[in-house]
Amino acid sequence: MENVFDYEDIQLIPAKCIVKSRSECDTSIQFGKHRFRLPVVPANMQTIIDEKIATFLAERDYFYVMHRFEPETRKDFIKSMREKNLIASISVGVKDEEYSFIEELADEKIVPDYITIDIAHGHSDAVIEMIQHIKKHLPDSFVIAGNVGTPEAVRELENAGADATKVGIGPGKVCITKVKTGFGTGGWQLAALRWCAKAATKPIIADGGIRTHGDIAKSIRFGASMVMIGSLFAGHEESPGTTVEHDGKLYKEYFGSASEYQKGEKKNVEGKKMYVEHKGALQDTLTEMEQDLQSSISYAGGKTLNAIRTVDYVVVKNSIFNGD
Ligand SMILES: NC(=O)C1=CN([C@@H]2O[C@H](COP(=O)(O)OP(=O)(O)OC[C@H]3O[C@@H](n4cnc5c(N)ncnc54)[C@H](OP(=O)(O)O)[C@@H]3O)[C@@H](O)[C@H]2O)C=CC1
Ligand SMILES: Nc1nc2c(ncn2[C@@H]2O[C@H](COP(=O)(O)O)[C@@H](O)[C@H]2O)c(=O)[nH]1
Repeated sequence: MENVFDYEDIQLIPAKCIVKSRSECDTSIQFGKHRFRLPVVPANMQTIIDEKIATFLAERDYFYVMHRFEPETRKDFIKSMREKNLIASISVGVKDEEYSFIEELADEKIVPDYITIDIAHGHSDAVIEMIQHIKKHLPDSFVIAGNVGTPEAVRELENAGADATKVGIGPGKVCITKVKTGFGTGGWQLAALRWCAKAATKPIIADGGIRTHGDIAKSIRFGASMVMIGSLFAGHEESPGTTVEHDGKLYKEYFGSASEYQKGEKKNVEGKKMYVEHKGALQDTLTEMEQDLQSSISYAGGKTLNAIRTVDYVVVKNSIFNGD
């Protein structure tokens, strides 16, 4: 594979500014049937999102994906979002009971707007069959399938009916897939994104490895429509998970969905737990992300996210050990 690089190896090159103020730059994105304020979605992990945060985000036109780790609550969750006239966006796995869950939703005419198939190794028959099952029973739901790390996987999931694919195997902050298995896109996630984007005919979500707001613009440049982020959203006042105090400082837990803390057992563990500094209010981070992205658009010489997609860039080999 030619030209392998990651976020910290790339600098985008500025183009002539066409706005008088960064506030003229529009960070919104059409994704499926809806338009969202930012091309950013908090990770569907139990220490990142819960029903309260999902409602907060949906009410303010941010995209969200609810996690799948309290499966019995999902039906009521969709109903309650519907009652509030908010988008319903859930996650599913691929085990047998998930097939009946999809059928139940269809029978009761409870139709989520977005369904994310959330599996570590998404290039599999299990995911292809689940895409086909959802499309058969809930054809109006927008299906996001993942996670994958190759163009071949993107093509196969798209051909199976996925409306978007999610790229990123192992670049996450609490991920240990790279060290436990030797596989993944950890350390070259941005190059993997570019590789996958060349094959994609539908939107791609870049998932994992985002360490700065500038990495969002870089993901857009290399083909992402949406960027999924865990660690930068961890540790807020609203974040689920316990808060601890250490040396007078407050921290919040952030653990992997394949960690023993999530699974409740040490079987096929590919995630770990860490503590992140308490960050304050979620809205402040979202606002800062929007302002930084407006600035990125202005450096790209445009007024919308599309301007970023065609900017020039340089590779400045500077890799730090991402993830793990
Ligand atoms: N983005 C990433 O890099 C990664 C993300 N995760 C996250 O961890 C959570 C748990 O993921 P996952 O274990 O897939 O979900 P599940 O525990 O729901 O398992 C999914 C199914 O796929 C089977 N399977 C076969 N091969 C694999 C494989 N290599 N990895 C995982 N499952 C496999 C599993 O069987 P069996 O368990 O018997 O093998 C199981 O039946 C998800 O939220 C996922 O997003 C986990 C690792 C990497
Ligand atoms: N290999 C693992 N990856 C995981 C696990 N739990 C979540 N994830 C992935 O990480 C991203 C978030 O990455 P970040 O760099 O923004 O923190 C998340 O969306 C998942 O794809 C895990 O246990 N193991």
